[in-house]
Amino acid sequence: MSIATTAKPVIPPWVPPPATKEDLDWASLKTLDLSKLDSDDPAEVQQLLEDAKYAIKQDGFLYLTNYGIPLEKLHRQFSIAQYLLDGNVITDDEKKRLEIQQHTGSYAGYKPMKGWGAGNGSYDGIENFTFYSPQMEDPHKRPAALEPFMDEVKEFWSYAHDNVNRRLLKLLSRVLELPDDYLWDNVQSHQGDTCAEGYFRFVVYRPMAEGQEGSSMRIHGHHDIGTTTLLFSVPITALQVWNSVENKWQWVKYKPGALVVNLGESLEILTGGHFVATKHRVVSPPKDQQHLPRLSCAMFCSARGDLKVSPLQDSPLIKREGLVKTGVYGEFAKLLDAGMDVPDHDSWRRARRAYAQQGPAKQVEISGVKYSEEVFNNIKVYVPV
Ligand SMILES: O=C(O)CCC(=O)C(=O)O
Ligand SMILES: [Fe+2]
Repeated sequence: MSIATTAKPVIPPWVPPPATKEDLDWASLKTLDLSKLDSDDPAEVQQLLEDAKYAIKQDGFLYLTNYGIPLEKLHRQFSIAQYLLDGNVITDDEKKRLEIQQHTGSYAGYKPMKGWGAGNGSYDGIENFTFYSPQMEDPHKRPAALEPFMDEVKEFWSYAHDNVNRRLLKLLSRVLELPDDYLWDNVQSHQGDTCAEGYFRFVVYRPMAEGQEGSSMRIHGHHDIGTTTLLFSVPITALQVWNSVENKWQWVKYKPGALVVNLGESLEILTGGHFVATKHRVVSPPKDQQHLPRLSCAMFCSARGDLKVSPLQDSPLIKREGLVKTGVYGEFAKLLDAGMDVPDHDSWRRARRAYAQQGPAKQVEISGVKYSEEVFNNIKVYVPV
């Protein structure tokens, strides 16, 4: 019996563009070596835990290294992403048929380079393809050109979700003084293909038109909505993180092979404000990189959709130190304290996603800092602009 095989086309490797030479105001993010979680030396494990606590309390942003994916495998995903987005392989029919329908509260599918609405926004130079479970399960829901590479795509992102993210959640469970698999078992959505209720994305930010580069905003300041986001560090500098001590945006530096991790709103609310949802945004790169496309691969992990958006009751840390009623959790706490019902994660994130990135929101000034104010399900979300 012969077995049909699909020959893999040879595709160009991804060659990381040179890092910026500009001397920028860099964020000082902690680097956590995830392999130390399994160290035989208790002092090493303890230090990792202390570093994690510090990073989370600070701004909810950190670099993760030695998480178990070799650089060649990572660069191979960038090469597949580059083939998909720069290889002119998505047909016009697929671009139409697979276009994202953001109003449904999902980013699944193909996003053209204009707006996040149904293709009717203005040019933003951001093109992406986003995979949820249905895109992994059904070949008709993804561009045909990807078929020969789907074995690698699936292996890579399943590992990132079920292994890397699971170990990261183990570390975060320990910070909450809970059993190792607490967040994985009780919070993380992991029933379903690859990212379960979460998603991963191949994206390219193309240069803006001449005269528009400057500090132009590519993605407004925001929090991610889920549990953790794993961004693979990229050479084109454009990501900025909010420094809440000095009240300013700072650049995130390229660290080859590292994962840039940010914590989402779900974890902020579930931990009663102990973990902080990272405030971040994407702007145009510094001058020496403005002419280059920025390729990025990222995974957005989600909480279980049926879970109520309210604090976990079991954490000894939360019991001992109490709730921290600021930020997004503070807004939820007002509802909870008034005895009102709070949404489950699925309705919360659908409401959030349906309007995300639709343009500048209302602005308010609090203690000298300008924030955008957006309201979802009666809950106000503030992020510095
Ligand atoms: O491109 C990046 O570095 C971050 C993108 C981002 O924040 C997002 O898509 O939520
Ligand atoms: Fe984000």
